[in-house]
Amino acid sequence: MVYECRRQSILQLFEDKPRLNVCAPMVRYSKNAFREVLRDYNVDIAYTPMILADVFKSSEFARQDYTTNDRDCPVVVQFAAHDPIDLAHASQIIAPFADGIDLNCGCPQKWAYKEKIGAYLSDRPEIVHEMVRAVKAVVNIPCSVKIRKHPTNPHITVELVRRAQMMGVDWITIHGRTRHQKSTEPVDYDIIRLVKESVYVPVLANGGIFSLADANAMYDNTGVDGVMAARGLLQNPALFAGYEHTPLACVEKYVNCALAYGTPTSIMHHHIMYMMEATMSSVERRSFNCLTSTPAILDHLAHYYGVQCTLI
Ligand SMILES: Cc1cc2nc3c(=O)[nH]c(=O)nc-3n(C[C@H](O)[C@H](O)[C@H](O)COP(=O)(O)O)c2cc1C
Repeated sequence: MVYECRRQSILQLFEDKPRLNVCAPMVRYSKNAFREVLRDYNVDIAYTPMILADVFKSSEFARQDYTTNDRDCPVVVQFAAHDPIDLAHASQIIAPFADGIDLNCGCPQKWAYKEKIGAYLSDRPEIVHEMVRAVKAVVNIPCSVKIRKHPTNPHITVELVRRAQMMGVDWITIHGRTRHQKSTEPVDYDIIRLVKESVYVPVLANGGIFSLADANAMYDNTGVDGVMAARGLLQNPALFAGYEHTPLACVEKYVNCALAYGTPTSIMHHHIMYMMEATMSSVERRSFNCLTSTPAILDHLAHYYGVQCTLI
């Protein structure tokens, strides 16, 4: 962990800026190097990948996976937890190095449901209530929940957000798909609008934001306070700055940050493949996909695109 972080009030941001651009939590991907690039392209808040609170609180090794610095602001650390005591403990450890804490109530994976974390909580307002209470009792930084649409009953979603709000949650993110839906299915504007109309805290809408036009459609249909993108930003970290495809300067900055932060080659490789999907021909993509070493990747970028990166 890096121990200095310029703190920025997310609550102030919500007051000052009517439409916030947010990078979603993404396991493996929304790490420090990627978050740093997003800040150049109009992203207001960036989330870390989901961190398991029980592992984080008890393992120094697990804690080393989270790094931040004074350029990584504001950053929201997302925890997955089932036990309020684990969550409170992990929140206490992270609070000096984060600008907000989020509780994952949306992870749809089977293993997570079995562990009673993620989307399991989207069905259980009473547990979320206890989780938010536990965080608020021990830290004084903003706290949010990221939920999914309930599979069958919108009233459960409304109850969940209202109870979270009652316990002092500072904003809510709603992904407008159920845990059973594919990410290619359209998001449900109605449930997002219902959540927005049911609470007084700010609401972020998540799902299917790949362009500024998508963001505008979300605002027009739901009246939310900000939008959160995941795959859209992986493909084009400059989307909120109005770029249709990832500019090369953005790729160059990402690679230099990844090298500086010691990002594993495989993760850097994946990021570049996502970012350059629209730029590379299928033949080039096939040969790029086969590269396995950092020097080979850097050579490719320099040779085809003149991208200059420094391997320290
Ligand atoms: C690679 C990847 C990793 C993800 N990891 C997380 C995570 O750690 N926590 C979380 O709440 N959601 C996670 N999600 C879900 C996204 O945050 C988001 O809710 C979902 O992708 C819908 O947004 P989109 O349509 O903009 O992609 C992940 C999604 C992707 C594609």
